[in-house]
Amino acid sequence: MQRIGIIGVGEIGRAIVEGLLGGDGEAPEVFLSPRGARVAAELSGRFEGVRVCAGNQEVVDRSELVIIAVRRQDRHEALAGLKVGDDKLVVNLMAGVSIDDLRRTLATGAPIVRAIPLPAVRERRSVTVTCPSHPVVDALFDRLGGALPVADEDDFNVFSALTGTLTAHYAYLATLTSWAAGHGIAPDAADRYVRGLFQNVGRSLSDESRPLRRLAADHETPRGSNERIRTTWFDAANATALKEALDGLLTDLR
Ligand SMILES: NC(=O)C1=CN([C@@H]2O[C@H](COP(=O)(O)OP(=O)(O)OC[C@H]3O[C@@H](n4cnc5c(N)ncnc54)[C@H](OP(=O)(O)O)[C@@H]3O)[C@@H](O)[C@H]2O)C=CC1
Repeated sequence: MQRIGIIGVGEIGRAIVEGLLGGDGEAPEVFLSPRGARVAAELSGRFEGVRVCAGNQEVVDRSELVIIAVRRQDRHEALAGLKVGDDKLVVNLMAGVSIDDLRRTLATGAPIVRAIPLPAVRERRSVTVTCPSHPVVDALFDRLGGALPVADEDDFNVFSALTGTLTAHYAYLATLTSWAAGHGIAPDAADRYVRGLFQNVGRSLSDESRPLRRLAADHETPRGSNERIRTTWFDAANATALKEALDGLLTDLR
C-alpha cells in the first residue's frame, strides 16, 4: 500500500503516522486531513512524504487506503457527502461504529475493515485487532506490531471493550503512588518505585508460556502480602463489578 490517507489526525492518527514513517522499510505516502492543524503541520514538517490536504475529499482522492480516525460523534460532519469510490479500501478506527453504520454514512461499496490500533503502534509494539481480515490491512498493522484478525463484529466489540480498561490501570498505579505519598514517602520516590514494580509485570507478561492465572500464583506466597491484597481487595465482588462495567460498555459498543 503506497498511498495512505488519514481523516482525523489526533492521538491515534498521529501514532499511526509515527509508526509508519519512524522505522525502517519502505515508507508510504501519507495524506492528512486539515483538522487538528497543529499536529498535521508538525507531522508534515517532520516526515518526508506526509502532506496535509485542503479537505477530507482530497484525502480520499489521493489515497488507496483511507483511515477514519475522527471521534464517533464527529463522523457525520467529517464524512457525510464524501465520494469514496468502490476501488478504495476504508479502515474504520471509530469505537462503537459498525461497518454497516459507516457504509451508510459514506454510501460506498468499498471494502470497510474495522481496527483497534493503540498508541504503542507509534513504536510498532501493539497488536491491532482487525475485522474482517483483509490482507492489505493486516499487512499494514503487521508492520506496526502485529494484526489479530477476527471474523465477527461481536467478537471485535469484546476486544474493543477490553481496550477501555487501560486508563483505569494507570489510575490504579497513580492511586498506589498517592497512597504511599500519604504515608510520608516522597512522591517522586513512590512514583519511581511503582513504575519499576509494574515494568517488571510488563516483562513477565511477555512470557506467553505461562497462563495469566499461573503468573499470579507464581508471584504469590501462600498467606503472604499479595494473596492478602488480592483476596481482601480484588475479591469476588470487585471482579463482578469489573465484569459488569465491561458488559455495560459492550452493550453500548454494539
Ligand atoms: N486514542 C486511542 O488510543 C484510540 C482511538 N480510537 C478511535 O479513534 C478515533 C479518534 O480517537 P483519538 O485520536 O483519541 O481522538 P482525538 O480527539 O485525539 O482526535 C480526533 C481528531 O479528529 C479531528 N476531527 C474532528 N472533526 C473532524 C473533521 N470534520 N474532519 C477531519 N478531522 C476532524 C479532530 O480535530 P480537532 O482537534 O480540530 O477537533 C482531532 O484531531 C475515535 O473514534 C476513537 O474511538 C481507536 C483506537 C485507539
